[in-house]
Formats: sequence, structure tokens, C-alpha cells
Amino acid sequence: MAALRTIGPKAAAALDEELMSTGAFSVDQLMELAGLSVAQAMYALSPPQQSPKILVACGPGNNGGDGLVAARHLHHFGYKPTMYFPKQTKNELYQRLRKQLEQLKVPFTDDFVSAAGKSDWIIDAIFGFSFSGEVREPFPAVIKALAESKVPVLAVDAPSSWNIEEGPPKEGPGKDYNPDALVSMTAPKPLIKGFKGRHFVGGRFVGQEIAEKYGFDVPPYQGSDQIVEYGSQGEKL
Ligand SMILES: NC(=O)C1=CN([C@@H]2O[C@H](COP(=O)(O)OP(=O)(O)OC[C@H]3O[C@@H](n4cnc5c(N)ncnc54)[C@H](O)[C@@H]3O)[C@@H](O)[C@H]2O)[C@H](O)CC1
Ligand SMILES: [K+]
Repeated sequence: MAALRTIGPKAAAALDEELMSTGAFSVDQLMELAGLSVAQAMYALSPPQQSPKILVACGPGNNGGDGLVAARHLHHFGYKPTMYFPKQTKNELYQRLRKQLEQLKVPFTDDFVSAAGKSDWIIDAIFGFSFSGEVREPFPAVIKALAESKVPVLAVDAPSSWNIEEGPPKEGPGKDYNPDALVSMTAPKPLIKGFKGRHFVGGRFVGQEIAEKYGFDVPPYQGSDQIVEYGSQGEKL
């Protein structure tokens, strides 16, 4: 069966731009759908009766925003999320997403390592397709903890610290980081070739015409599902 077509970091950023200009979407809308699909992937992996405690690690960009939205949906699905969000910017959207969680009494922690040890699953929403270079503070210790984690990890769009084109880094804190599951947003990134875990695609907001223009496939979403699960090499299960 044909492998799923991927979208590189430059094209993914251009697609984002197009959706938010000529596409007339706001970033909040895209992030809401992205975050909802992360929460659905978590539910497909393990429902709250089985694994209630989810630690959501959020980075400073839109990947982190997907994590903040996902945590709100997880709360409503019956999970007990805890947030690690060490590098919040002044961006008003992130402040609102944080406030929404605080109103639901979702706790925030500064101690990733000890929170990780008390969790049933971890969601890695630290870096997505705009990650580049070497991991900067305060994230090296977090990436190292993810690499060494015995608690299963679901990564959002990319395993954080992986090269978006090439896949797993050959050195650095993410050298041995292989999350158990990945939910790609809109389309898988080229790094999928190095990924061995369970693979979902979510972010259900692109029509056929745009997908063709950027050279990827609209996943065969069923009914009201926000995710499709694929084999790890892109083949449909
Ligand atoms: N169309 C879609 O599919 C949508 C996807 N979404 C999600 O958005 C991210 C991409 O978001 P973006 O804001 O462009 O960037 P990131 O979150 O990946 O990261 C930027 C953030 O990270 C910092 N950073 C970059 N490299 C490093 C480094 N080496 N060390 C430390 N910090 C680093 C950088 O400074 C920025 O602050 C995509 O993956 C999806 O998850 C949208 O939600 C909706 C549309
Ligand atoms: K990530």
C-alpha cells in the first residue's frame, strides 16, 4: 500500500500561513481542532478509567498551544491532567488558554521530573514543526527525562528535539527518545520514517484542494472522528 505523503517544515509553515490568510481561519480555531485531536488520540490509546493522570508538557509555540487545548478536552473527557508550561510568552491566546485550565482547577507544576513519575501517560507538546538547532534551556533536562521515561509518551506533531526532516537526533538529550505514540497535525512530517510507535493523524481542517496543492493526503476520517490511526510507516491499518 502506498505510504502516506508527508509535508516538510517549510510547506507546513506556508500552509499555516495560507489557512490564516486566504483561508480566513484564526489561529485559535486551528489550535482548538488540533488540541481536540490530541485528546482523541489519548483516549484511543488509553481511556481515563485506565490512565487518569496525564502530564502535559507545553513549549512556547503553537505546539505548546495544542497541548493547552488538549488538556482542557482531557479534563472534560474525565482525565486528571497536570501541566508543565515553563516558558509562557506574553501572547494573549496562551494566557487565555492557561486561564481556562486554571478555572477548571487543572494544576501547573514546575517540577517535570517528579510529576512525570506520578503520571500514567505524558503528552509531549514541547516543539513541533518549527523546532531547529540544539535544544535550549530549560528543555534539555525535560527531553532527557522523556527519553528515559518508563511512563508512555504521546508526542504532538513531532517527538520534540527530532529533526523534522531527518528524524531522531544522533546526539544530545533526545538521542534515545522514542515516544510510544505520535499524532501528526494535518499530515505527517518527513521524520515519520524514523518513528516506530503508534501513529495517528489529526487536525481535521483541510479540504482536498489545499491538500493537493501542498502534496499530501486528507486522511480517511470516519464520521465525526478527529483522528485516523495509521501503521507506523504510513500505511493504512
Ligand atoms: N496547520 C497545522 O497543522 C497547525 C499546527 N499547529 C501546531 O503548531 C505547531 C507549530 O507551531 P510553531 O509556533 O510554528 O512552532 P513550534 O511550537 O514548533 O516551536 C516554536 C517555539 O519553539 C522555540 N524553539 C525552536 N527551536 C528551539 C530550540 N532548539 N530550543 C528551544 N526552543 C526552540 C521557538 O523559539 C518557538 O518559541 C505544529 O507543529 C502543530 O503542533 C497549530 O496549532 C495549528 C495549525
Ligand atoms: K512535540
